[in-house]
Amino acid sequence: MGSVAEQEHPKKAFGWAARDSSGVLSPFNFSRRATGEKDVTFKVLYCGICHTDLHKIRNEWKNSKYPIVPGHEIVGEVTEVGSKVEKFKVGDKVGVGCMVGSCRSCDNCANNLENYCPKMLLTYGSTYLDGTITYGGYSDFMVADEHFVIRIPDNLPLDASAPLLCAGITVYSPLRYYGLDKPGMHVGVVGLGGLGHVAVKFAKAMGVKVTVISTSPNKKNEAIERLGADAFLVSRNQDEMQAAKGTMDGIIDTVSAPHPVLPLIGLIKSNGKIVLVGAPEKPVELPVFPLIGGRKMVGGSMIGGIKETQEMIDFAAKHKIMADIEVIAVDYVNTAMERLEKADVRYRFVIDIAKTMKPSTS
Ligand SMILES: NC(=O)c1ccc[n+]([C@@H]2O[C@H](COP(=O)([O-])OP(=O)(O)OC[C@H]3O[C@@H](n4cnc5c(N)ncnc54)[C@H](O)[C@@H]3O)[C@@H](O)[C@H]2O)c1
Ligand SMILES: [Zn+2]
Ligand SMILES: [Zn+2]
Repeated sequence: MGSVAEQEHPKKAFGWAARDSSGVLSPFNFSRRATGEKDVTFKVLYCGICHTDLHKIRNEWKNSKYPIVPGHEIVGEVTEVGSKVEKFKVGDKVGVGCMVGSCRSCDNCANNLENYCPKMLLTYGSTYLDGTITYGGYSDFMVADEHFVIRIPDNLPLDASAPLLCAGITVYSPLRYYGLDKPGMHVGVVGLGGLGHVAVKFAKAMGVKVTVISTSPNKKNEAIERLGADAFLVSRNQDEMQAAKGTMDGIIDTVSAPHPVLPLIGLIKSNGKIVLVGAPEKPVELPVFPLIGGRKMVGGSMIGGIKETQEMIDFAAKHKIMADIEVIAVDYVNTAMERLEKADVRYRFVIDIAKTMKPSTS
């Protein structure tokens, strides 16, 4: 007898799952639904590894339900479409990011902000409309409602564009929404990881001056020469931080672990904005006086709606923005997670699913 996960749907699927908060991933047999009338089924070719996957498999946010098949930076090729699918056909290059469902009728959904729908369904670890648990892209194929499927433009390489589906939209959306996208503005990017390095590229493409703020002085040359940042601040260097005081219109903070926000407040001008997108497990300490003196704002942002995600990827195609990646085989994934924890990746791991994920015969 197979498990419930293997038997609840008609199509046999295979992936890698974490079974408990050790976060160790191992082969996992499960099943996926047949292609519904509005569904797109696609063979997964590549899947990025987001730091959220690491938070989730280790239950750092205390809300994980196991088994977890992570992965929400998924690209592949369409193999089947439902009878009422309008946007896609077999052979199309597509992607799925962090969401596979929402209510489609609330104010947020009506305003193309499915990401803020109270009934938003995550690509993995959510209870789908049919009552089964969603499984992510560390797996051989995906089935998703076409509304949540993104078209990948022809001129973007599939492996290096996969991370745009989460990392890309997570930084693109706040740059736009908070008005930090105007040519000539000065924006700081804190944390030069998966999100941070694409934030530099998007902001530069918008015509913004970008300063990277990092704890690692050894990333300076790469940030400037390879990623195109204009300046680099070592956050522990008081002289550098002092010299940059009050110079930035906004800051995108992508840091994944608890860290002080106070020094960042000093870097922004009056009316400046700090946008938190990194999601440490502990609350941040927010001193009030530095904020009120200068009418400064601290906000948040979570991925982006589907319309904006398509807009982001089309913008990326136009400006040739993609992630800097290290492509790995799926059986390297546990080592990759250990390296990601130590920020030892330039700048995103992407799993070559199609070439390296072999279904288990057991
Ligand atoms: N808001 C959203 O919608 C959204 C979407 C995706 C990811 N995230 C979150 O964003 C965070 C970053 O994700 P990522 O995939 O870019 O991770 P990453 O590991 O690739 O990058 C994180 C960066 O933070 C730096 N960092 C870690 N601890 C630090 C500390 N104490 N002080 C300063 N810098 C530190 C690391 O050196 C690294 O450069 C994660 O918490 C992730 O869950 C949020
Ligand atoms: Zn993510
Ligand atoms: Zn809704």
